[in-house]
Amino acid sequence: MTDSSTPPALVAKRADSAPVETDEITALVSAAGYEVVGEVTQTRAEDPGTYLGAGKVEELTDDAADTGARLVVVDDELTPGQTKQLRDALPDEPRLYDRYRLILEIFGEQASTKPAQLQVELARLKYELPRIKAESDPQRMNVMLETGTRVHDAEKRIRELERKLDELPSPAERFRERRREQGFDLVTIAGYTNAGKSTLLHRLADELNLSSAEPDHSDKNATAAIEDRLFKTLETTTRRTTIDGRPVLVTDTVGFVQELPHWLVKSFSDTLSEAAAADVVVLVADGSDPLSDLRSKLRVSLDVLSSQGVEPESVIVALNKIDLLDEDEREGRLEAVSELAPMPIPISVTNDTNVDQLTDVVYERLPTATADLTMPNCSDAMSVVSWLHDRVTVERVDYADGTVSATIRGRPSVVERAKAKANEVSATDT
Ligand SMILES: Nc1nc2c(ncn2[C@@H]2O[C@H](COP(=O)(O)OP(=O)(O)OP(=O)(O)O)[C@@H](O)[C@H]2O)c(=O)[nH]1
Ligand SMILES: [Mg+2]
Repeated sequence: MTDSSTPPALVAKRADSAPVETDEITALVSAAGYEVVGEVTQTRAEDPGTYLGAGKVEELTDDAADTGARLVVVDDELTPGQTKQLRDALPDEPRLYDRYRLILEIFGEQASTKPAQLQVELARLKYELPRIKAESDPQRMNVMLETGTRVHDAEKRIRELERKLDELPSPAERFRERRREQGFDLVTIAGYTNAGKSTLLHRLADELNLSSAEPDHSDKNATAAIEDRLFKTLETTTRRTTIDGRPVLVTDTVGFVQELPHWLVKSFSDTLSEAAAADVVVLVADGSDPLSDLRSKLRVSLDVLSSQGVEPESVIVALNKIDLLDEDEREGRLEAVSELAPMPIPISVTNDTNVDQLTDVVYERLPTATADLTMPNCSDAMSVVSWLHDRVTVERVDYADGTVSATIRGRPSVVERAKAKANEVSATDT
């Protein structure tokens, strides 16, 4: 993914014990558009001043000079005080980000709708405010004044953004509104970033049955884009699909990330509230993750969903990418996942393994009513029958003795409307 025009970056990470794992932070840095050209790791206690301590700061300074790094990323949350001290200790040239500033950068680059842009700006200002305050230096009056103005401006903009966001209708509301109007079933796809959520949405969406399954490169901002990079999807995308004749709206959501701090999750909770509005949530897990990651990610995902008011019964766990596992690994992972969520479904979206089984299970969990309808056989009855085919599962239609009879299964509100339509035909045909 990197080429010569990609700006170089350094990562710094400390851990309590070896090994110091830098794969995830490296993936995040490249998602932000940089190439990691060096790393500094340590396994000693956190330095209360510069977080890394003088020796490592010197190492970073040398590496930055050698590589021309434009960014230094510390894989942890730096306090406002640590940010200032480390900033002062490092040369001016590379910018300094901690883990969360980096995530905000990625979010900012990907946000393409107005609400997402406002949310990212707000999250960034809230992150920066205590750090701007920490920069104030009581010995230098002019800096104080300058800082005072920046604090004031940031606080003013925060209030402005909060007001603007309040005035926007929430996506969950729009979602429910659509459901009410059209009698759609609603399914939300949730899970960690890179689990394969957008890939699954593409596989399920009706439109793709008509055109080729090749990803569309013509529209750079196309949502639900699939790419092997983190946070590809930042806004929810909804597509229509049909399961056994029932029209279903499927929504793809922002991926979770490990150790996402609470305030950051909150700023994107709108996307999660779509999960709460859904009839079924398909929680996609990356089966190719190491077992311990798989467990911890699943645990966090289930917690986040439940904190959004999603009932455990409406969550279906899909263990994706099983094409990358051998028989034993597959069994082991299924067993581990079963301890956290009942009956996970092993799938491979790219190999089209068990995706139909997954949709069957989704169908079983949708709110369902059944009815037997009888109408006189006339042209109005025919249009009711075609209306039924667009909205419910039609289990049987019989034409006999001048009547049309049908057995249907579908969303309770839609089944009610169907009954009313059939009654209308019977009443007007005398
Ligand atoms: N081997 C394998 N790879 C898969 C499968 N499903 C998806 N992928 C790949 O996993 C990567 C991430 O897929 P996405 O669908 O973009 O993941 P996502 O969950 O939408 O990610 P975010 O939008 O970042 O939250 C892509 O490279 C996909 O091609 C699968 O069944 N098997
Ligand atoms: Mg996606």
